[in-house]
Amino acid sequence: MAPISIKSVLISESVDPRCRAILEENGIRVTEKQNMKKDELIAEIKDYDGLVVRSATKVTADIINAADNLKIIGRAGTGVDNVDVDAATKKGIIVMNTPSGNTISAAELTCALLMSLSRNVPQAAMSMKQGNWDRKKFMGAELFGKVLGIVGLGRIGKEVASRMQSFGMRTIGYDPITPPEVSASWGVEQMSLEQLWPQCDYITVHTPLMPSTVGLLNDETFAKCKKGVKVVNCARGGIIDEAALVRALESGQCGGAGLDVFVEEPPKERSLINHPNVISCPHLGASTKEAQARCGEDIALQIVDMVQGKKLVGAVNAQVLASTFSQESHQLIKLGEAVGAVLQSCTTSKKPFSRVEITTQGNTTGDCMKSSTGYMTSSVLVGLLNHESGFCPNLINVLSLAKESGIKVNQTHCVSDGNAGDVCKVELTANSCSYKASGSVQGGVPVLLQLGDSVFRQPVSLAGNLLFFKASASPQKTNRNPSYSVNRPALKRDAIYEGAPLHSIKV
Ligand SMILES: NC(=O)C1=CN([C@@H]2O[C@H](COP(=O)(O)OP(=O)(O)OC[C@H]3O[C@@H](n4cnc5c(N)ncnc54)[C@H](O)[C@@H]3O)[C@@H](O)[C@H]2O)C=CC1
Ligand SMILES: O=C(O)C(=O)COP(=O)(O)O
Repeated sequence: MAPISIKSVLISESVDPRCRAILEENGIRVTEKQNMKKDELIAEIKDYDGLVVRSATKVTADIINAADNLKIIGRAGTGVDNVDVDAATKKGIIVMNTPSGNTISAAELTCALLMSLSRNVPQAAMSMKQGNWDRKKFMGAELFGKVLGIVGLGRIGKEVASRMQSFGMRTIGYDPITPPEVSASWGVEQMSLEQLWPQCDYITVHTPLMPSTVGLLNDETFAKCKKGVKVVNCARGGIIDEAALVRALESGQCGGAGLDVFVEEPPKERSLINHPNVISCPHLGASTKEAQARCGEDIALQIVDMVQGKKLVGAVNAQVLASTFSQESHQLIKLGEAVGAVLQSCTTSKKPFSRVEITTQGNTTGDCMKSSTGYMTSSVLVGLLNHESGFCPNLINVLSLAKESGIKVNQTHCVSDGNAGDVCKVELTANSCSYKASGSVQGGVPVLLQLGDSVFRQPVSLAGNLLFFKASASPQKTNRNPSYSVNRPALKRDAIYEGAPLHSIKV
């Protein structure tokens, strides 16, 4: 992949100063503007190649669509639910986070809330400030021997488990991805949610916010829990349904809640926060010097590494780019785009093609072509869709653009026979006609090996201006289908072909 050029970055929230310093040391102009209203951000964002946020900036589709130059949205933290990742992907913008920078801090706050819930520390502290000395009211219960249910056994869930085990808690959990034997190795027995709810004295949630996790704890699931269960949400507002939580607190089904996050932040609706059995924080999970230093530094270094073409870390919507940082991959991407452009120029139909098959072929000794199949597919599509009006395809958005246009994409890899070497073959269907081409990289240069039925004796270098001829074979070559000839406008065209130039392209 050609390095992505980022010359200017807007930081729209309070991010550790190391972030700015690192970006500036690497020649990136940085502007910091906090508390911008949506309209201000829409007006401002046009001028920047990059945007760095935490959780308060809602990077909605309107903002993304107004961001004509934006190439990256960097999240100095974990959750990207404040970014419309689909809209960013469609626009070809990378979304990147720093997934482990604040893990320990979020886990520690979760533990602090669990401990506070068991011993009423915040309520007792408040009572002391009011001049009271109430030892009876704040009778607590030990954590030792109690059951903690952890829903979401990723980075934070794991850290919470090990810390609470040291208090003598039994840790059980559920996660659809983390294998039970993995969580068992750090002391968490996995089970279904149906089995988990009735066993827990405490439940803590550590999942991302997504449709499948909205309202994980709701009226129905609270009813399945032990009476008086205490719950903690240090992940995202809405994973525990707020209205259901108020009802469970009122009925005593829930004995207390520790909340760091809310559906609306700051919350206008205060009934939950004001409930005597609720302790809450204003989204402080990542608010430690250490976590902020890590996240600020990580996001800046990740952006710089990407700009310098070294590596791509933390991208949540552009996995295809991760393996495009070698010289070899740059050439293969150029090849894919060029083969796509050549084929696109051969289709006469105004309507985009309906189906494309990309086959990478490599010899058995190296699996370079095999690992390139993903980005080769995307780069061929970029070449094919580049000239379609309304499309600005790149490796990030091209698969979703193709899908939206109803183009069926098939990618396969096969082992080449004999000395065929590394080849990329493309076949597309447009208006029921089939068009095919194949190419490879020879001596560092992308070349065309075949176009239609014409196999070139001399591979055609895919660089600069190419002139295409579609012509009947010369009289000496009998009964051949019309085939293609390619030549450079500056050169005398291939003598074996007759006919007017079909078109020219620049690759
Ligand atoms: N309060 C705060 O300031 C902070 C909050 N967070 C939030 O904490 C959450 C977790 O962060 P990490 O542990 O770093 O993420 P992670 O990606 O390491 O772990 C999330 C886990 O949730 C699991 N999961 C997904 N759907 C699930 C479902 N339906 N039921 C059970 N598990 C499910 C995933 O398989 C994954 O293992 C995120 O929402 C993040 O935004 C993170 C940092 C600070
Ligand atoms: O990283 C996360 O997911 C968090 O929730 C932390 O948010 P913040 O960076 O403190 O606004």
